[in-house]
Amino acid sequence: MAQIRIRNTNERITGDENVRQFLNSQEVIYEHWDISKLSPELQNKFDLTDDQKNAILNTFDTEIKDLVARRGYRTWDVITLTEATPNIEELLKKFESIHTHSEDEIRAIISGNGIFIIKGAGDVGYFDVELEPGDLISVPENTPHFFTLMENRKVVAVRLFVETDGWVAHPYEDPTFQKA
Ligand SMILES: CSCCC(=O)/C(O)=C/O
Ligand SMILES: [Fe+2]
Ligand code: NI
Repeated sequence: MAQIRIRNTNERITGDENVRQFLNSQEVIYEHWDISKLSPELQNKFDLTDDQKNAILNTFDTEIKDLVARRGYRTWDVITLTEATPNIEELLKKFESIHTHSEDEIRAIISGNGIFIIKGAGDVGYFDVELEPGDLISVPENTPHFFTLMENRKVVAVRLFVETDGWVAHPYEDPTFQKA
């Protein structure tokens, strides 16, 4: 279940309903996938072959197609980030820089954990969405955000894009951002 930390106040929001209410107020979708649908050998597995990544997408094909029908995504992938990922430092440098996407995107956590830091509306400021397996959020179009790993430094996520080129990011300079 996701948890929220509002950086300006250090307030934490927990509990599915409270988290959903807050995220929806920020136009961020918050849903759940049932990770137990995955065959046991694919759960908590981070060194995935292409076939295993396809098996994950096949397992959640109904959920993916439902999101496609609802929100028009046109392409999707599985990303795995661990210390063993080639170019992990380069990848993290990209993901940890504030950026926007010109479209709404989906991130569903399959294994491991990750934090999306999203710029909230009005005076909310940046808030952390700490995610665990089964948590799904959207990253609203043109919303400044970045991503970082948690202490376990590993995550597997399904990503859905409208952009047929997949992950296309636009750097966003934010002088108001305080690294905390
Ligand atoms: C765990 S998803 C990898 C990060 C990503 O796709 C993104 O857009 C971060 O902002
Ligand atoms: Fe992003
Ligand atoms: Ni774009």
